[in-house]
Amino acid sequence: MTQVYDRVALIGLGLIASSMFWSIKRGGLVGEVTGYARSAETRDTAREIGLCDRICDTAAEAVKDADLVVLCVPVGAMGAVAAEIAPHLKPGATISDVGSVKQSVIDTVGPHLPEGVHFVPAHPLAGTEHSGPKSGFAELFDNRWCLLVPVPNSDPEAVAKLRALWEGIGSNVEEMDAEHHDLVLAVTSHTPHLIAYTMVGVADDLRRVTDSEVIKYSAAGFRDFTRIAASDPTMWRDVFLTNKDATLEILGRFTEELFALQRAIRTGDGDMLHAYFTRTRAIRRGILEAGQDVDAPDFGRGKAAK
Ligand SMILES: NC(=O)C1=CN([C@@H]2O[C@H](COP(=O)(O)OP(=O)(O)OC[C@H]3O[C@@H](n4cnc5c(N)ncnc54)[C@H](O)[C@@H]3O)[C@@H](O)[C@H]2O)C=CC1
Ligand SMILES: O=C(O)C(=O)Cc1ccc(O)cc1
Repeated sequence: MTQVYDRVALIGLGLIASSMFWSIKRGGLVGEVTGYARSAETRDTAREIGLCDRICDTAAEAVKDADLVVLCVPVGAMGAVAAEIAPHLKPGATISDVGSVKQSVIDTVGPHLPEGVHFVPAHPLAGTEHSGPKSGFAELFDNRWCLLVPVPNSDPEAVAKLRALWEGIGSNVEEMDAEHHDLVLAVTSHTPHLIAYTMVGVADDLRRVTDSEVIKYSAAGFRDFTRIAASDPTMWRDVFLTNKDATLEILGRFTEELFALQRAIRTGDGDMLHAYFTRTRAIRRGILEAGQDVDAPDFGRGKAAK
C-alpha cells in the first residue's frame, strides 16, 4: 500500500486512536505516527505495548511537524485540546477528529485553528464497548463506514488525502453535512444507546429480579443491551450533551410510538401490534436485501460487509 502522509499525530490514546494506529501500520499508510495522552499512565502503557512510533510527553511535541493531527478524545474535550495544540500546528497541516457528534466539534474546534490549517472533521462508524489504549485492534474499521464532514472552506485536496487514509484503513468513505450527520446518528446510534442504558437501569431497579437471574436468564436482546450499556460513561455523557436537539427530537418520536404500543397492549389491540411488527420486520429484511449485515454488534456497518 502507498504511504498517504509522512507524519500523523494521534491525540487521546483510547479505543479509536489505538485501532487507527494498528490499521495504519498494517497498511503502511504513514511514515511516523506520534501519540499523546494527557495521563502519564496512559502514555506509559502506550510505550509498553508499542502503540505509536513515538509517544510524546506534551501535545505540542506530538503535533510539531505533523501533516495530519487526529483528535481522538471525548467530544466535550475537543475544544480545549484544539486550543492547546493550535499554536504548534505546522502551516498547511490537516486537523481532523473521530468524534461521534459533528456540529459541536465544528463549533468548538474551528475557532481555535490558525489560517492555513485545513479542518476536515470525520466519524468512523465502528467501535466497541471497550475503551483505553489496550482495547484497539487493526480490523475495527474494516468494511465499516467513515463519514467525512467537510466544513464549507475545507480544502478539496486535504479532504481527498484524508479519504485515502480512511480507505487504506479499510473503511468505506462518504461525505455528509454536520446537521444531517447528527440527525442520522441520533437515530442509528445515540438514541439506541440511551434506550439500552435505560433498559439495563430498569432491570437493575427491579428488586424482584436478582442480578444473577438477570444474567442467567437474559436472552440475546437484553445481553446486547448490557454490552452497549457498558460503554464509556464520559464519551456517552458528551454525546448526549452535544447532540441534544437531534436526540431530543428522536426521543420525542420514540416515546410517542412507545405510548401507542403501550395503549395497544392495554386495550388488547392485537391487530395494531401485529401490523406494527410486520412493518418493522420488513425494514430489517430490506436492510439485509440491500447487502448490509445488521447482525454486527454495532451500528453502521458498511456495504461491502458479507
Ligand atoms: N468508542 C466507540 O465505539 C467510538 C468512539 N468514537 C469517538 O471517538 C472519540 C474517542 O473515543 P474512544 O477512543 O472510544 O475513547 P477512549 O475512552 O478509549 O479514549 C479517549 C482518550 O481521550 C483521553 N481524554 C479524555 N478526556 C480528555 C481531556 N479532557 N483532555 C485530553 N484527553 C482526554 C483519554 O485519556 C483517552 O486517552 C470520542 O469522541 C468518541 O465519541 C467514534 C466512534 C466509535
Ligand atoms: O459498540 C457499538 O454497538 C457501537 O455502536 C459502536 C459505536 C459507538 C459510537 C459511535 O460513534 C460509532 C460506533
